[in-house]
Amino acid sequence: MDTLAIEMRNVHKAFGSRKILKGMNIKVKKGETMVILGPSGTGKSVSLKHLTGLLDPDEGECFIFGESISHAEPRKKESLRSKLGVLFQSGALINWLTVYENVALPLREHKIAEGKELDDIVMEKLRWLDLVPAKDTLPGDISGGMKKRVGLARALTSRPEIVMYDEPTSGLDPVMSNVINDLVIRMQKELGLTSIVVTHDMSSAYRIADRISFLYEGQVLYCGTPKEIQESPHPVIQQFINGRTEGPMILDHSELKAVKSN
Ligand SMILES: Nc1ncnc2c1ncn2[C@@H]1O[C@H](COP(=O)(O)OP(=O)(O)OP(=O)(O)O)[C@@H](O)[C@H]1O
Repeated sequence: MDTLAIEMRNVHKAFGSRKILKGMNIKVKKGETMVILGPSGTGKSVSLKHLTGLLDPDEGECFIFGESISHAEPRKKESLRSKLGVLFQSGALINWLTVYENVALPLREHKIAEGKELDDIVMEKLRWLDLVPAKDTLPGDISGGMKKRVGLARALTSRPEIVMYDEPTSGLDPVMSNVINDLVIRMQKELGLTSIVVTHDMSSAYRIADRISFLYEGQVLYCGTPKEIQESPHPVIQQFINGRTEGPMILDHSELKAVKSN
């Protein structure tokens, strides 16, 4: 049987009276790239926060390599988180630190390495992501694509077994998006990493995913290979992947408000 790297089992979550996750089930095999796709406000980022233990479910559980991170005590959460690298949408870089220092930050913060060992790890990641020439630059002086690569270098410093990406190609042009997509593929092939990627970007999803979980209204509506998703006759999936404005899909209220106020 395949080893499961990540599992969300019947996860429910409400904020006040608003139910966001309504029985989320996802299984990601070790070494697999799973893309979570779905309309705005459907709970994709909230799902990632459950998987990193930042949020605990009202019901159900999330597992990292078979161990529950939900409601775990802080030390247990910390130890499970050490298996995870997270790439936030913004890159979450610190503006007054150089690229080198941003990448070194987790190693310094968690006292994982110092001196030459720290330098070796940071330089290895910078080389891997083609960032050596930018190592002394501040984040404000580099492009969006480079910022994402710095975020990725930083996520890799702790040698995670799983990498979670929140919208890794948002705000990038198609060429830069493919640089990031190809890095995700390279990390899977060369480092054997398991990836979970939240995205709206259909071409990215098709390029990198082994399987796609289509999230809708707090549940996985369909899970399958890119080809299976494209061939799914489900009207909501067809509307989404073809970007049609007309159809059965319920839009996020905040999107509706934005349309009405325009
Ligand atoms: N801490 C919170 N408190 C209250 N509501 C929240 C909280 N976090 C998320 N939500 C709400 O949960 C819903 C789902 O949010 P989430 O960020 O997961 O959506 P998403 O699917 O990632 O959307 P998008 O694609 O637009 O990023 C949203 O309506 C959001 O406002």
